[in-house]
Amino acid sequence: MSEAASARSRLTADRAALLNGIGPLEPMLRTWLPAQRWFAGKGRAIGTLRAVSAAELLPPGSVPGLLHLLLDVDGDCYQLLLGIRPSLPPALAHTLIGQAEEGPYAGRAVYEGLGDPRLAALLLERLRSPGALGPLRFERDPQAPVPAGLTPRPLSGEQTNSSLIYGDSYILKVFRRVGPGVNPDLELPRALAAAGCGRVPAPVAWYEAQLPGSEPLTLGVLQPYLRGSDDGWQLALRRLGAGEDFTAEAHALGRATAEVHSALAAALPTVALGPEQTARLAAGMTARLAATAREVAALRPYEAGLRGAFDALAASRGAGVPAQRIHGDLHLGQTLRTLDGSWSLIDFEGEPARPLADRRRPEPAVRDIAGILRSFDYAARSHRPFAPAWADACRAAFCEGYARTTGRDPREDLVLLRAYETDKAVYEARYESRHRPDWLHVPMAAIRRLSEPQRPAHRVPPTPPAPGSVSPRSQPRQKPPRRPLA
Ligand SMILES: Nc1ncnc2c1ncn2[C@@H]1O[C@H](COP(=O)(O)OP(=O)(O)O)[C@@H](O)[C@H]1O
Ligand SMILES: O=P(O)(O)O[C@H]1O[C@H](CO)[C@@H](O[C@H]2O[C@H](CO)[C@@H](O)[C@H](O)[C@H]2O)[C@H](O)[C@H]1O
Repeated sequence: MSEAASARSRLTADRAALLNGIGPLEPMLRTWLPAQRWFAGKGRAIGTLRAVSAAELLPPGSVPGLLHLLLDVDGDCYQLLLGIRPSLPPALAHTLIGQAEEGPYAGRAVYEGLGDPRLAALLLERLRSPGALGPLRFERDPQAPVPAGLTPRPLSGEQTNSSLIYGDSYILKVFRRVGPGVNPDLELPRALAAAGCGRVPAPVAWYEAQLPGSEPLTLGVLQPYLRGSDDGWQLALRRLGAGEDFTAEAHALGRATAEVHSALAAALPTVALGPEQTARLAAGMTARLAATAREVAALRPYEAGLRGAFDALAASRGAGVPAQRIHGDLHLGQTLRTLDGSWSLIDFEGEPARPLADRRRPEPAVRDIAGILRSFDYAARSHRPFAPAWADACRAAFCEGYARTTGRDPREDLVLLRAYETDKAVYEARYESRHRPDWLHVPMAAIRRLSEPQRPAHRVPPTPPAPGSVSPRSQPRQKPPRRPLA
């Protein structure tokens, strides 16, 4: 046997031993997982749980140890980074998952490794020196070297994934629910950076798992941390609270969003959706509405009215609706206003619950626009008293900003916009009923409004593009708007 072949078979044997060895950790993981914000299978007992990949990131016996796991939990694959120590210092007590009683880690404390600064620092070191480690591959942009020794801290707050900030200079997002294929949160920012679009922090390093017979799974992305930036959602709420206008920011955000869309359309494949595809899009929205109405009782009285928006889309027979790669889950919380006052967009993962293949499919850019317009409504409804005029002004300013860059006001694509706003409100009703029932009234208010028969509209004045603006590729004009923006 050649040296390489014997090293390979040793590695396979080690991996098999590791996979068997994690069996004794199963009971503690079954208890710990459902309590995590990022765990999608909340509310039901875990059935199958098995490790599909295990790798020790430090030599066996190191203190602390770091065990990288990919777990299949009822068909979903999760990434875990487990710290292993003989005992936990008080500062790490809150990270404890359990005490192993048997197997290779018997007698040791097993804990959330990302909460341990020593292990978080080690992860950065791995990203700084690219290469393979068992099933894991670490890569980086050679043009953007990352300095050594940056102090890590976990990002506080409940997120879909887990993020670490290093020296206030970089942020590492560790994806929790992972799947085969490149994650759009790596793919799109890299494509935008290569296209010279500065509206998105460019990935400087990333890591993935290469499992037998599968496309690589993106596991984590390191990108510059925009220190001192304001999250668009918090900023909007502060302005509202102080009774201040937000239209200048909304306008600038419209321009930034349009720039990102134009760059994505130029860098990645685009398609024109014909009547059949548009009807399929509408059918998907109708199906999502039906499924949500089964789950969320409050939605049921409005189901028939809401369906009108999707029927109108199916009937619009748009001759080639442009579709392209988009953000996919755009809302104010995914925007950052940096210290110099400009807007950046983050978190291109798309709606986390959707299958990866769906999230990577081109869609009309209006979907993102509808997401932001819904967000202005959310902000206005979080304020007491409800501030509808504030939301209307922001929505109009955002669309005007968008049109200044692309030459086309999204409100002209009324049927499409209404369908996407309705779809988003339906998505939000399900999201809120599952995660934040106290917020359900916010999408429900929109649902009531969107389910009403539409009133006659006034026309949106055409917006001249700003000098030097980016023309949208292949944007066929739809029929002139006849109805109001919902
Ligand atoms: N490049 C960045 N610079 C500054 N803050 C960031 C950056 N990326 C993310 N954040 C902060 O981290 C939070 C979570 O990031 P996000 O990508 O939305 O993660 P998740 O997928 O877990 O929701 C954001 O709301 C933002 O406050
Ligand atoms: O940021 P995530 O990818 O985790 O997005 C999910 O959670 C969001 C809430 O944190 C949710 O957004 C909804 O609430 C926001 C206010 O908290 C509001 O600005 C958004 O418009 C509204 O959709 C998002 O839908 C969900 O996918």
